[in-house]
Amino acid sequence: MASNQGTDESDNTSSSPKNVYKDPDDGRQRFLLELEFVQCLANPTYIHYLAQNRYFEDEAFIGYLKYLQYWQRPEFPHCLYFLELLQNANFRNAMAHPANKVMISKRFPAKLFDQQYNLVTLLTTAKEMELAHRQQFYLWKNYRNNRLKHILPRPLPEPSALPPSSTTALLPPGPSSTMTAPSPVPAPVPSPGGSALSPMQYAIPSGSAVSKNDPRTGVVDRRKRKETSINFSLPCYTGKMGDLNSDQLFILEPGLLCKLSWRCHQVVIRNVRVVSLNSFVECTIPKDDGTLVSYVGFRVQHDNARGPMKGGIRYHPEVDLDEVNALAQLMTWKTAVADIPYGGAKGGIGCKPKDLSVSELERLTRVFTQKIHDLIGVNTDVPAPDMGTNAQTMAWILDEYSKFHGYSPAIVTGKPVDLGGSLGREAATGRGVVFATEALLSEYGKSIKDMKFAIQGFGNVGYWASKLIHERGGKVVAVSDITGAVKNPNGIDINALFDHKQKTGSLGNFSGGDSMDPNELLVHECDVLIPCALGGVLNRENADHVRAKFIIEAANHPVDPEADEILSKKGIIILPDIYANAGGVTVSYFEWVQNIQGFMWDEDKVNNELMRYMTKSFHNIKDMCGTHNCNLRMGAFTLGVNRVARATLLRGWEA
Ligand SMILES: NC(=O)C1=CN([C@@H]2O[C@H](COP(=O)(O)OP(=O)(O)OC[C@H]3O[C@@H](n4cnc5c(N)ncnc54)[C@H](OP(=O)(O)O)[C@@H]3O)[C@@H](O)[C@H]2O)C=CC1
Ligand SMILES: O=C(O)CCC(=O)C(=O)O
Repeated sequence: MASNQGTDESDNTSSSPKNVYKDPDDGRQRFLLELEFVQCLANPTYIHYLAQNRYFEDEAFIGYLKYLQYWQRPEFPHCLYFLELLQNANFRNAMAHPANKVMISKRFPAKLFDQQYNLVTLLTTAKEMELAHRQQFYLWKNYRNNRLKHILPRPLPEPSALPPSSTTALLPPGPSSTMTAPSPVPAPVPSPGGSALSPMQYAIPSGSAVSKNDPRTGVVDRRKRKETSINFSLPCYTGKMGDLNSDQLFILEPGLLCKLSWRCHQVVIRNVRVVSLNSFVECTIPKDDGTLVSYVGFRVQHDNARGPMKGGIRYHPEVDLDEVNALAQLMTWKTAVADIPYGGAKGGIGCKPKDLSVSELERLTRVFTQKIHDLIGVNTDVPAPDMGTNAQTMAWILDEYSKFHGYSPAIVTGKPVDLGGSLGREAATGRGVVFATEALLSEYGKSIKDMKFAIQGFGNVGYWASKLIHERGGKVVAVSDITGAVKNPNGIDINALFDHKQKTGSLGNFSGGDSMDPNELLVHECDVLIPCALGGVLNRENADHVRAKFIIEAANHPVDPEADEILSKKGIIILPDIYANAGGVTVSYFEWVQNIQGFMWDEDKVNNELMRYMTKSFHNIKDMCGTHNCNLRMGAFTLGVNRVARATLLRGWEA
């Protein structure tokens, strides 16, 4: 570590005088690193991360924390309360308890921890919570920018940029640079106890118990990999649905950022106007039997450069902040690809809707709406349905929101037609999938009626996609949902299957086909595979066995990057989610427009406009692919990212 500073890596113990860091610019770099790290310590989630990754078991690190206390004189804002608490072993132990993650985030600021660190009994004022959330948000944003900095295309110099510091790797991931130092740079104050370590001495001692599999080393390795191979990143799933997070990255090569100046490129990479990440709320409701139960709900607002933020609300047990954040980002690119005047957002509640009664679902939705009603708005953030939610859910949100703000039909889309919903919205995502499929197949001189389809998921998207394909003469040879799967090589009668599911609640024992293992559906013999359920269903475990020639990503993130590579090598054409399932949000836009106009379109108009938008987007993506000689996913991302970048630049990005 710090080898370019003359330190000897083989003798890199925390107390060795050889490790004393010699700063080439009179402490400026050191000051910046310390400043950023200290600021990161204001983020409870980051502290929890440190605890979970066993930094607090490392004496050298504790010494480093002690040393950093010089930042507390003279007294700094509340962000340093944690630093004070971190001097206490009880607090560090409390942080290492996984259950405290959510709690500490919500009970922040830390000064309210009592002597026993009894987290449950803490109370915070609304003002403090607000301050804390803002602080967390800015730090998160900075942290995120820094992470992205590590994957920037290099070299793309800004005149004022600092040279990359090799010492950054000494610190845990997160606090690296982009903040500017005040001038003149104050010299670090010696450690209070005299025995604490200088920051540049902090390192994992050679021969320490940290194993190769330790997350600390893992993080460093991952970063290295990013530095060498990634230029711009986008989220995607790996593995099961819950794995979706913003660390799972698709790659967009810089050459695909067409006609972007360096400045514009920066704007995009700094990823843009993350509006609000901290919106997770606890929703406590009485169950029908009178017991109280709490759920965590989220609303992440990602970007509003192109207009109000837009995105669905998902009810699913695996919903968490990371997943919602990644889905919100996807919405930003999706609305841009569709060329509708929106940004991106997403929400969700970690719950199992099938285990809740209708009245429990209503109570939960109303409590969630009460908690986020100030965050959403007709011109700021407009929710819609996603997995596990439907028009009824939107009706409850509309009703609850209207109690606070007056009757506001445009606050949600995908609502019942009787409450101002658009004709055609319920079928829109599935219909859009079909229009997208038609556009793709026609490029290959084929049409739906020539093709055999396997469809995973028989909910809103899966049902409408399979029904419309069936109506167009396509053979739906396999369908699955959570209850099972059915196959018929001659084509399944989708209307009959729907009636059967309505009556029995499952796909099992359907007389119009044979039951099959639902896992087999993804590798079933067919021409076109349409995943319409979970993310991450196509991964390195099964990608090689896929037999379809085309995959239409009706679900969000059904294909993870490893699978993407394997499938592409097999010559399978993938139509990416940010285009393929954009029909839903496109008709949501029509619904919002109708609400604002106070005028209702007929269904033909909705469907014709949807077809026009989907066809136009397809040609825009194809043009992008032609210009940049890339596949459809990269073409779609390039299109979306460039549109967001242009809007961001035009609006003027905060400096
Ligand atoms: N609704 C919309 O407008 C949009 C949705 N999407 C995306 O489309 C996907 C589906 O959403 P939507 O149709 O609204 O959700 P729904 O909740 O209406 O339907 C989900 C379907 O997936 C099935 N399912 C769940 N788990 C599995 C599993 N392990 N194997 C097979 N099937 C499973 C469910 O089965 P069961 O019926 O038995 O519960 C259900 O049929 C999601 O990825 C969503 O983000 C994207 C754009 C818009
Ligand atoms: O209709 C909308 O506004 C959002 C739909 C959505 O969540 C999605 O496209 O993933």
